[in-house]
Amino acid sequence: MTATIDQVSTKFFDYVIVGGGTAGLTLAARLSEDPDVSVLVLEAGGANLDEPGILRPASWGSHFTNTSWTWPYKTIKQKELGDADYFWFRGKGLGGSSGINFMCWTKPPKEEIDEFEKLGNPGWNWQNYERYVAKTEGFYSPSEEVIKRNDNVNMNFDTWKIGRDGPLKLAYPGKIDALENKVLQTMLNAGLPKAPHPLSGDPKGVFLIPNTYDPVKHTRTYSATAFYVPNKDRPNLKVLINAAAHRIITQPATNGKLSAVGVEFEYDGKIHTVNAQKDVCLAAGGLKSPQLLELSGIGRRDVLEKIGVSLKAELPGLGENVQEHMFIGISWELKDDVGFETVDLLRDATHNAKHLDLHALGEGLYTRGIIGFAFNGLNQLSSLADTIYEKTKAKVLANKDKYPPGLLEQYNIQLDRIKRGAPGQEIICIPGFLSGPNPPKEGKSYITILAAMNHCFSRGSIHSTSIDPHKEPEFDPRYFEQEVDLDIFTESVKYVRRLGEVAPLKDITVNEYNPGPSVKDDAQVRDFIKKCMNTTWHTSSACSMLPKEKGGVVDPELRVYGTNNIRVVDLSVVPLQFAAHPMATVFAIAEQGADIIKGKFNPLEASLEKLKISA
Ligand SMILES: Cc1cc2nc3c(=O)[nH]c(=O)nc-3n(C[C@H](O)[C@H](O)[C@H](O)COP(=O)(O)OP(=O)(O)OC[C@H]3O[C@@H](n4cnc5c(N)ncnc54)[C@H](O)[C@@H]3O)c2cc1C
Repeated sequence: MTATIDQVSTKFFDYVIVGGGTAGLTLAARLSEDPDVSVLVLEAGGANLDEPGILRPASWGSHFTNTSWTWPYKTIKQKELGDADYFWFRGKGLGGSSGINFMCWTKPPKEEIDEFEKLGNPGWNWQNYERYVAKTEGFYSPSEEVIKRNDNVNMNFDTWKIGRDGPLKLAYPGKIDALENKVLQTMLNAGLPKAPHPLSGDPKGVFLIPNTYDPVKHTRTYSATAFYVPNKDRPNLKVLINAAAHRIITQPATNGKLSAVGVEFEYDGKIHTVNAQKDVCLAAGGLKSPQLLELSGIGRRDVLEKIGVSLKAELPGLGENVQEHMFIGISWELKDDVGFETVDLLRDATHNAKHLDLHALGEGLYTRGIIGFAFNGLNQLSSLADTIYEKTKAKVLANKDKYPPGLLEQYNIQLDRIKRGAPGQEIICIPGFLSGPNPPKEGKSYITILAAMNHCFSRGSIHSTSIDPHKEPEFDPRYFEQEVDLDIFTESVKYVRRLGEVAPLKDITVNEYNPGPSVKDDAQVRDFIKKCMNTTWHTSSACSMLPKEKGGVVDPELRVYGTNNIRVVDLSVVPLQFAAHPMATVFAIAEQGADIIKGKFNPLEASLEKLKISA
């Protein structure tokens, strides 16, 4: 099924894709649609196909302890967080992070994708995004009964503009209990609006999202089921698993740029090479693509000098501008007679065994999903929105000459997002326990509401610390380096806690369990956040698509500056984080990237400016 080393080592392919994850397999499938083009994917992990633990929904976080499915990357100690460090788990093996993620399908607000274009990337706008993400989407409407039971939010799918013919099955999970709707109704009763167009450009407000979920088999869908399995027998597509790329092999070209001619990789303890006749495309994810470039001699002079790699193309922005999403859970203990179940039951071995059996029948708690959401402007959650805006604006102005190139422009956009009430603050309903500092009590059930931060001002970095490819780079998000992130997070947490006093949530809960009544004033909330917040595993932007002079690493054709044929096609190219979970956007980037590489999409021709002129 997958390739053998003899089919790959020293052989020639048109395209060599590094990383068989979310973007990598999508790109490989699209490029190999042309039978005259040969495509190789090198994936460091295994195939992991047909693994019940991967395919079973509602297994959130259970993958983290399995190092065949998960890379246990870790950040360096975080100064603002009492020197705590954080696991940045990522998916390993075919499907990458889409194989271990929490399966939530969300898309950014229209304006935030158009901001990619405003930052200097012609063709990367909402109009094209919507077209490309729809190529991936294979949405199934839920039953009339589900629609009726949840008609307090927008379930009129005719208005959703979501693709139905793509290979990635999207659906509402099999089991939707009354809990989600009670949380949605609580948010509506608290005054949040219904989201008008949840997955078509205007997600501000309350809605139910679909998951990457097969509604017939009740299993996870991901890039491996959508893009690898249906195409695995194409003669022009080879996928080599357990093959970790070490570096791109380059040669200086006559135009003064670098040309990639192949990739050096490790397989079964030995070093091999493979030749690329057209492009080398990095799709190793937001955390590893920057390291591969550095080990290939591309990046910051100071970083490369320190690790002893000779500089071939200087890119001061590589590994910089790193952006994160964060979340924290507020949990309430549920009354014993609420009449619905939560995944807390699965902590009990007997119940867990019963629900594993039920899953085989397409029933039970393992067919549950994370689906209740609200995306909100700061001004909807806090009376301090204007104060925070003014304080941040003054700080940005005062420091404007100290920022690295391009950052001021991003901050101005972020300030405008606060002012216009862009939905950077997210509320997520979890049907069970997911919070700290207190562990769950035996035999009790909980509802957790997450407060999540999507528009953080802090910027981190990812850099290699060794020429040895086995040594992980230094991951430094610099959490809360910009105080505004903590200010906004605090207001979000306070808002979510207040939801506990609103019906129907207040009618079904015993008490707020985490952080609990001992956390009263703002200082204590800030302390709670610093102790209990977590990454949302969405780290982006280490290879930002921006003009080079503004810290850019790739151009609008996803080509690394200073090279003729090295591209990056994964989450690391996002120039500015947005209000959504990133998986849908990664698929959209891969779809658009594939058409750019095939020569079917010209960013300049498809820019909004151009579209406006021809309209
Ligand atoms: C725990 C978790 C939960 C998440 N939940 C959600 C969610 O519910 N909704 C959502 O929208 N997003 C979610 N995300 C984020 C989303 O899944 C990712 O942003 C997206 O899948 C990233 O895609 P990618 O192609 O950039 O990288 P990946 O999918 O991570 O692919 C990178 C691939 O490259 C391989 N690789 C790495 N180094 C090498 C090398 N040297 N040689 C060869 N191969 C290599 C890796 O093994 C991996 O297969 C979650 C992420 C995680 C980790």
